Amino acid sequence: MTKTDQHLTVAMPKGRIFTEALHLLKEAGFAMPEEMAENSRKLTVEVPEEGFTFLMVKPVDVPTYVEHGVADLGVVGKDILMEENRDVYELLDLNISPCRVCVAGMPGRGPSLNPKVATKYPRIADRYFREQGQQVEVVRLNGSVELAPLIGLSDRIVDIVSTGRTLRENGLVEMEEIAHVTSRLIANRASYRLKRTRIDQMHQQLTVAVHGEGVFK
Ligand SMILES: Nc1ncnc2c1ncn2[C@@H]1O[C@H](COP(=O)(O)OP(=O)(O)OP(=O)(O)O)[C@@H](O)[C@H]1O
Ligand SMILES: O=P(O)(O)OC[C@H]1O[C@H](OP(=O)(O)OP(=O)(O)O)[C@H](O)[C@@H]1O
Repeated sequence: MTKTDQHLTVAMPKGRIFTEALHLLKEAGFAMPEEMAENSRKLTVEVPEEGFTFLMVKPVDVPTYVEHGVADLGVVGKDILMEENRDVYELLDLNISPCRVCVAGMPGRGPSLNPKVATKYPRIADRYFREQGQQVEVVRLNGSVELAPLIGLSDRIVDIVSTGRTLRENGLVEMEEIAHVTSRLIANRASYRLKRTRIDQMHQQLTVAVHGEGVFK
């Protein structure tokens, strides 16, 4: 396939979703090139025979590329969609990289006078505690969030829990689940109108890969 008006640019998240997303694309019947590997340093990969360009980006930036239209499609965790609140279409739950956004803290510790919550997800945390009618100060961190309650930076955290190992190894417990998270296929709004046929076709192939052959029968 040459670069036509139905060529698709896809923002792929580097990091832990990447391998599962790549596997799913292969399952959906797309021939992915060797150079598209987790340890590659290449940031764009052309797959002309399939009519794709892939962009390798930070997971948190996927909705930005898609909203601005430099990518037609993207693969991203629901946690990031909830946090970033971008103007994009969410087309499909890919059912990969499952985890949950939770409130966690030290066991048996009561509420303090001015409770602080440390998180990589300040908007999710802010919204959640407002809905619960609780006033908290949100402290934004970029990683190692579980450290915060151990050293008195915060009372609680809002963070991703998957196996629970990070909480366990740091003596923390899960207190509330805010959201169940999986990765999603998202689309730019204009691309979805202009490249509808191609996007619908890809959507259908991925749906079969996610849910099995019988889905359209
Ligand atoms: N422990 C986990 N297990 C499963 N999925 C996870 C886990 N942590 C995060 N995720 C999912 O994978 C997505 C990408 O996480 P990843 O750690 O690869 O990127 P990141 O948080 O931007 O990390 P970094 O800043 O190290 O690049 C998250 O948005 C979430 O949907
Ligand atoms: O329940 P678990 O299986 O232990 O997974 C949860 C951990 O994984 C993520 O951290 P990540 O590895 O991305 O590190 P960072 O956020 O500290 O950079 C998340 O922020 C938790 O810390």
